[in-house]
Parts: sequence; C-alpha cells; structure tokens
Amino acid sequence: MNEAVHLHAVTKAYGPVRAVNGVHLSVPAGQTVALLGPNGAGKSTTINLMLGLLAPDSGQVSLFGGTPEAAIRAGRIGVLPQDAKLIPRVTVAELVDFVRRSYPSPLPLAEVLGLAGLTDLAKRKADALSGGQARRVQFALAMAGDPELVVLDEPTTALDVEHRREFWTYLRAFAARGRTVLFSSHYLEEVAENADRVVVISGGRTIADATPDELRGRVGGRTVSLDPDGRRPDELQRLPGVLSVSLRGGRAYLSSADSDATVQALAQLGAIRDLEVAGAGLEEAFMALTAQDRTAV
Ligand SMILES: Nc1ncnc2c1ncn2[C@@H]1O[C@H](COP(=O)(O)OP(=O)(O)OP(=O)(O)O)[C@@H](O)[C@H]1O
Repeated sequence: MNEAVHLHAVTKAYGPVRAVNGVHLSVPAGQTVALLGPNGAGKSTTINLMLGLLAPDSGQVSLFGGTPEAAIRAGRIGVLPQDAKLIPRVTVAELVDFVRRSYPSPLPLAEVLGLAGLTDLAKRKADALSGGQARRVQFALAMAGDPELVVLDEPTTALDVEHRREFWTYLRAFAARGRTVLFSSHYLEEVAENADRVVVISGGRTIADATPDELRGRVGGRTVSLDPDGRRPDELQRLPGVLSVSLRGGRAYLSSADSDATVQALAQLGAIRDLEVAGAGLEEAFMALTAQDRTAV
C-alpha cells in the first residue's frame, strides 16, 4: 500500500491542554478522508502536526513514508490552512503565479485560476476580496502545485452554495486521478457526500474511523423530529432513549436509541406536533458518538 499519511500515537499538549492525545491515522494514497469533531477536538492541531508545522510531544508522523518537511519540499503537498492571510497589494493572478512557480511541476496559471472560479478576479488586489473570494484564492494556492496530497482545514467555510458545489466537483475529479484528500469540516452533508472515510476526533483522540454508511449503521437508533412548540432542548434531552437534541430550522431533532420509548414519552407530554421518525443520519451518528465519548470521559 502506498501510504500518504501515517500518524502513530501522536500527542501534543499546549501547557495543561492535551490538544492531541494519541491519534492514529493511516491514509492510503487515493482516499478522501474527512476529519470530524466538535470545536476544540484537536483537528487543526492534528493537521498542523501532520504538516510538520508543530512537533509532536510523542508519536510518529510521516507523509509518503518520509518526514512532512521532505514531502512539502518535494512539492507533493498542497495546504489550505484554517485561517490564512493573503499578501496585500499584489493581484490575485500575481499571487497565484508566484506560489505556483515555487512548485516543481505546477498547473498552468489559467487552469489554477479557473479551478477556483477566479478568472474574472485575476486582476483584483488580494486585499480587496470578500471572505469567500479570499477562501477561493487560498484553495487555488493549495492546488497550484498539482499536489499528490491536499490537506484542507475547513475549506468550504465562507463559500456560497454555487462555489461549494464547484469546489467539490473539482476535488472529486482530483481524487479520481488517484490523489489523496484530507479535509476537516463541520458540514456533515458534504462529509457524507464526498468522503470515502470519516475519522472522528474528540478530546484529542480518534473515537471512530469508518465510512459514512458504517458510522450511520453503527450508531443505529433513529431520529425523532417534531415542532418543539416552545419546549426547551434540555427538557427533550431528559426523555427516555434520547442521546442528543439539536434544533434546526424550527424543528427539534432527537437522536434516540429507543424511538418507541421516546415517542411514548412525547405523547404523554402532548408534544407530538408534526412528529416524524426516520433512520439516523450522519449528523445524528456524530452527535451520538461524541455524546457517548463525553459521558465516557
Ligand atoms: N496555540 C494554542 N495554545 C494553547 N491551546 C491551544 C492552542 N491551539 C489550540 N489549543 C487548544 O487545543 C485544543 C484543540 O484545538 P484545535 O484548534 O486543534 O481544535 P479543532 O478541533 O481544530 O477545533 P475547531 O473545530 O474549533 O477549529 C483546544 O482545547 C484549544 O483550545
């Protein structure tokens, strides 16, 4: 197996905070892997360790069998950091061209601008862009060297619906050429649609590593949704079977390990307006997994 990423028992603490506490990860070349986890779970720290931007306190990190530094120096890695600043005063085209020329076999400039939807913004100054436009420039910079592995930390934050769709269309074609994609995200729909595999990190540890379908299946259970009619999440959370509660679009979604018991209790409360029971989605699976983990800690 040609292994793109290998992390073995990696730990990293910031003073008393154990940000990464024994992460294992092996990504074969050609896979698209999503890193999921609640805020502060350790995803960005894991990514920074993987890229050699941070040194681990213990454990091993390698990219394509060598050090992260060697892989980056050889132009094999593209990176979209979580909060990257663009150099001011230069144009988008100048910036992209400058970065692409630092790689041994970059894509043509027009192609890089096109893949991130920047053709019409080529002459715009890099510090005169909207948040979403700046994010697209950062994506262009990540892809400019035609990398073998691209590491993207919350790449679609700030992108509108159309550019998010174009972004994934491009990345799927990139992955189809045998390239490796590792990304973190809080958008579970895009994870379910685009990742071959999901690695869930919580409290600095890997708590699940499976395909989106396996994760949904492993959690089992069902989702009971209803119009909460003024009822608070903590009230719903205490009902039998309920693992987690989230409110979206005016509805309450109850992830339940025993939907019959949950529905009966809701009926006793008279809380059955617009009630629906469905199989668990990835979001429910994620909530249940991280809730179990919080209970276990
Ligand atoms: N430079 C730092 N100094 C001290 N603590 C830090 C530092 N960077 C991160 N942390 C802490 O380490 C933990 C992991 O942070 P990290 O940024 O890796 O999480 P994350 O999963 O990427 O979160 P998010 O989804 O919010 O981006 C958090 O508790 C965070 O507060």
